Amino acid sequence: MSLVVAEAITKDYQTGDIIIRAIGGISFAIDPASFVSFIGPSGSGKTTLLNIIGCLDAPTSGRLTVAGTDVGTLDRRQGAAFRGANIGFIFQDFNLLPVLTAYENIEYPLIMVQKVPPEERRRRVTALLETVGMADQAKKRPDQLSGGQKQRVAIARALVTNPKIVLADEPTANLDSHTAHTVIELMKKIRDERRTTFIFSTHDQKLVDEVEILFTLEDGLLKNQNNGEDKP
Ligand SMILES: Nc1ncnc2c1ncn2[C@@H]1O[C@H](COP(=O)(O)OP(=O)(O)OP(=O)(O)O)[C@@H](O)[C@H]1O
Repeated sequence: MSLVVAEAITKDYQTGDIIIRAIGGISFAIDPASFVSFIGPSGSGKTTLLNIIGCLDAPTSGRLTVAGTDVGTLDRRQGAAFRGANIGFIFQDFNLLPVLTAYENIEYPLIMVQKVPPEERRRRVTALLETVGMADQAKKRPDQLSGGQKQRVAIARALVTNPKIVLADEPTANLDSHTAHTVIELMKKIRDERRTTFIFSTHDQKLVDEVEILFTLEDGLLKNQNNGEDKP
């Protein structure tokens, strides 16, 4: 069964009297353990779509099913709970809390979102610090870490709630090419080990080269679909 199923999704933004159709009625499905990216020019709707898949925003029409739940039927509170249980987020500027250490940043969702008991928190955070190769940097704050190290912490934070899906908007945009490559390899390894689905939006050719499914957006419409077999 597909993990994400979008059926004829549209998204309109209204600014004053003007309505902008950001997503123009698109359908797609994403399977578990996929490594997928939406690409397309600036303004083509990538971020809008990621926000919809992440249940941060609702489509104007159409239906979105995530992990078997028709997310359009959830109210705000249910949507937040669903997000906390099923979806992790990675951002291009890392979005770590500056006053917390790497360890505390990773632990944060377990306290704020899932209310996990202390011993289980310690177990999960320690294991993830190992997974992302940051065990020896656990006590450092974000301003003491490099860009690649910050993104490793952000990846661990996205995974600590054991989400089925990790959404990442331009996760390699602020990384040099060697670091970007290492971070992409790390996410692939995690996908292989944990069967987490990674869904990206990117302009970065390095990431485009590594994903297995590409969805190309143009003016809010899906232009073509490429399952990787004839990817350039
Ligand atoms: N909150 C908003 N209010 C009004 N219009 C918006 C809003 N957010 C996005 N849009 C418009 O919707 C369209 C799609 O924007 P979106 O940010 O999804 O594109 P994108 O492909 O992610 O672009 P980029 O690559 O530049 O980040 C654009 O025309 C944009 O101006």
